[in-house]
Amino acid sequence: MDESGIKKQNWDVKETELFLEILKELDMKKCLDGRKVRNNKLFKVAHRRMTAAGYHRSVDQLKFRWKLLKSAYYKCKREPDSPAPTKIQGWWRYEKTMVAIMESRHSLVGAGVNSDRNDEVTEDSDGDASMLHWPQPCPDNSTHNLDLIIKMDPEMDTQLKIGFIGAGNMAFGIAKGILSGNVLPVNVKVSAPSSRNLGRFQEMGVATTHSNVEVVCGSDLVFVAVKPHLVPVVLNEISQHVTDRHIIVSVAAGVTLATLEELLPENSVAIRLMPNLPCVVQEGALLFARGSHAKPEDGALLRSLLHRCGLVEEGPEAWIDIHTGVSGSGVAFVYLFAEALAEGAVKMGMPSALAHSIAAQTVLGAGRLLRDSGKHPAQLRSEVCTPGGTTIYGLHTLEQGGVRASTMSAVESATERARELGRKSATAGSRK
Ligand SMILES: NC(=O)C1=CN([C@@H]2O[C@H](COP(=O)(O)OP(=O)(O)OC[C@H]3O[C@@H](n4cnc5c(N)ncnc54)[C@H](O)[C@@H]3O)[C@@H](O)[C@H]2O)C=CC1
Ligand SMILES: O=C(O)[C@@H]1CCC=N1
Repeated sequence: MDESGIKKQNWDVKETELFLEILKELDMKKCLDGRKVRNNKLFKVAHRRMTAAGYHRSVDQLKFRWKLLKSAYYKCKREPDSPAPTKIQGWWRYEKTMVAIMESRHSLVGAGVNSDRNDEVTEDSDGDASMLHWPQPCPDNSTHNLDLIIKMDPEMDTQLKIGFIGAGNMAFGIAKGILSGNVLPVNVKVSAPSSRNLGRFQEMGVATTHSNVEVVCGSDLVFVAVKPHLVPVVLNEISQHVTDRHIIVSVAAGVTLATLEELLPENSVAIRLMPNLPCVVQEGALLFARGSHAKPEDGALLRSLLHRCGLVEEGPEAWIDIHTGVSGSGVAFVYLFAEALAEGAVKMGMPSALAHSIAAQTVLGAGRLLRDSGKHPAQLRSEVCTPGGTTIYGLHTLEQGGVRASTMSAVESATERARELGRKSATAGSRK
């Protein structure tokens, strides 16, 4: 629809009242956060509810109507004694609901927040309905509300386009986790230079390409899932196509937010995520840190997207390398232990296949009980140990072998290595 079509609308009272009721119910004012994609989602929900009620307004028409209503609200607030705004006929009918919508947000972000006035449109404003912009950060509970809206309305999630640069094990793990949620394969695209790893993505219905730029141009959120030394190469390649629409999420071990931000255009939204391989079975442990231009809402969006991958936490960047040691790499330490358990059983005469399946189940069961009981591992360990029984004999042997010290050292070495990789990629990035 052209702009004049958006502006020249005749809304009747019932239609406007319904529109406002929908916005109120969606907590619209609290959820608008300046990111076009998210704002669009909310207006699309409103659009579909209006359509279901028999009112056929485009998303842009709804945005423009909202803009006029908002403008009228501000005018009334600024000049309470002046005649009602003429642009909205019968304004007095809507004023109460508008106040309820607008002021629910003020009570959350505190008094004195009036930068919304920047949004005010005058009657002869240019009517750019896509310029809705809320400079205040969204309070956390509003993002939960938005997540709820998205979850309750699966079609909404299909709006977010997700890209993967790199088609290896970690990209596959995250993609599998994401696709087990609301995200549809049609909204995901993966790139890698060779076709070697692309087949398993195609089997999930995900589009593949050899062009990283194509992934960036078609995505809102892009996972950079190449080996750490390739991150500078890839970011240099895609940088000129990264815009304020994008959220760039790097999973590369060691590569710091400072390096990512240096290689991306100014003000880019970057997030550093450390996942681990069990995302494939939705039992991952993921920790992320936001870059200096990533808002809490960007973190909430990522968290919501990844929630099917496993435990998702946010923390300071300094913890990401530690998480790499304890969990990204830690998974391999647990596999080593599982393998050794099985080999011990084989040594004692059990068939290998049975030994390995029992070892896997033992690790799984121990892990689930540890997580679900919330007990300290030492407590659970003591519950297994009968005085003078078998377990304490086995534990004594493990302690003699220094299992505890070497596991701690393994986490330390992996963490240090992540830090070293970070320094290397920073140097590589600054040479570009
Ligand atoms: N494997 C794991 O358990 C974990 C890996 N990570 C991180 O994930 C990243 C990827 O690791 P993996 O998936 O294990 O590696 P991988 O070797 O399995 O996959 C790397 C992928 O990158 C692709 N690639 C290479 N050059 C490229 C380019 N120029 N453009 C686009 N794609 C390119 C390869 O074709 C391959 O598909 C690494 O940075 C690693 O630190 C993080 C946590 C755990
Ligand atoms: O070994 C690595 O470097 C990657 C990061 C964490 C797990 N795998």
